[in-house]
Amino acid sequence: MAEDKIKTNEPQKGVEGSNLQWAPQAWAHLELVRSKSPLIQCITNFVSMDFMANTLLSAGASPAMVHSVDEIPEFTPKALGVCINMGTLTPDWLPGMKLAAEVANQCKKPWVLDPVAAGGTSFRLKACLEMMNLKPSVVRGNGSEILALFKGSVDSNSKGVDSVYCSGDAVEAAKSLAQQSGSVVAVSGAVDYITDGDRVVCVHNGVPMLQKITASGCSVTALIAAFLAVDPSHAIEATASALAIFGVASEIGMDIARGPASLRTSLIDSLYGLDEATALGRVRISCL
Ligand SMILES: Nc1ncnc2c1ncn2[C@@H]1O[C@H](COP(=O)(O)OP(=O)(O)O)[C@@H](O)[C@H]1O
Ligand SMILES: Cc1ncsc1CCOP(=O)(O)O
Ligand SMILES: [Mg+2]
Repeated sequence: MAEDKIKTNEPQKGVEGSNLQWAPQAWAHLELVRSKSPLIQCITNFVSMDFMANTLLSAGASPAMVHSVDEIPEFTPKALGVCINMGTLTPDWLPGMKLAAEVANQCKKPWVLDPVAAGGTSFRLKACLEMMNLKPSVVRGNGSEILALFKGSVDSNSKGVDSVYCSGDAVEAAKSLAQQSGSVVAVSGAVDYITDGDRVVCVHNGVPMLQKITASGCSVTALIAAFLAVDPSHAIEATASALAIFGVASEIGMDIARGPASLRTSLIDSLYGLDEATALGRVRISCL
């Protein structure tokens, strides 16, 4: 059973030692998603809907884009995980986002927040901070987004959805944000950092060209929701596994890609076809 392979021991330090535990765990999480096919409710921006749904499907999960307040009380309890993304936020979407988070909390289902461009405008920052108050299981953002949530201020240098900081610049902010909020915080970038405010786990998979595919961050956040849905009591581990598996799929996809458009396609194919030996050989996770 894939559940048996999910370890809860404290990780060892260093990439090599940690991989002895983390790579099989990442594979086990993917196997669980494939076998359980969790229903993942996504409330997400218009840019990301297609790539996000296809990422979830290729991993074995079952995506549904449902954002109406008229449906959430009936639909959200059926989902095993919820992904809430602030990417093309307008005031009329916010009540549905809040309601879905509240229903997920009542049903003890994990939900994941993607605070797209949190520091871009005061409207967006306020909305993202209100969502943080509803206690997501995990918040995943790029360096700029995590720094904006931590500081609680708009960034005058903001480039909108793209980060102007490296993920490493936001590690201390991520730790403090995790301690303050009680959520696991993931900062993505060349290295992904995942923290509960105490432990920091680093994922070294991925390719730089992911930054040239819109909604790659949105899609990996939804993948985190799927991995969390099958292992809700190990948020750090499930988050690291999702980021690593997505990164591995991008690395394999990159071998045949001719640019961002074909990488998008080959990543989806690689995620769908990923096998155990390849996953075990490629996952690179360490601890700070
Ligand atoms: N320079 C890089 N090298 C490898 N992987 C990267 C790099 N930059 C981003 N990624 C990966 O791309 C995905 C999206 O991350 P990121 O670009 O930080 O998010 P966003 O699109 O929300 O800004 C993540 O899986 C991350 O690991
Ligand atoms: C371009 C854009 N504009 C609003 S949401 C969005 C997609 C952002 O996707 P990601 O954060 O994954 O790069
Ligand atoms: Mg993003």
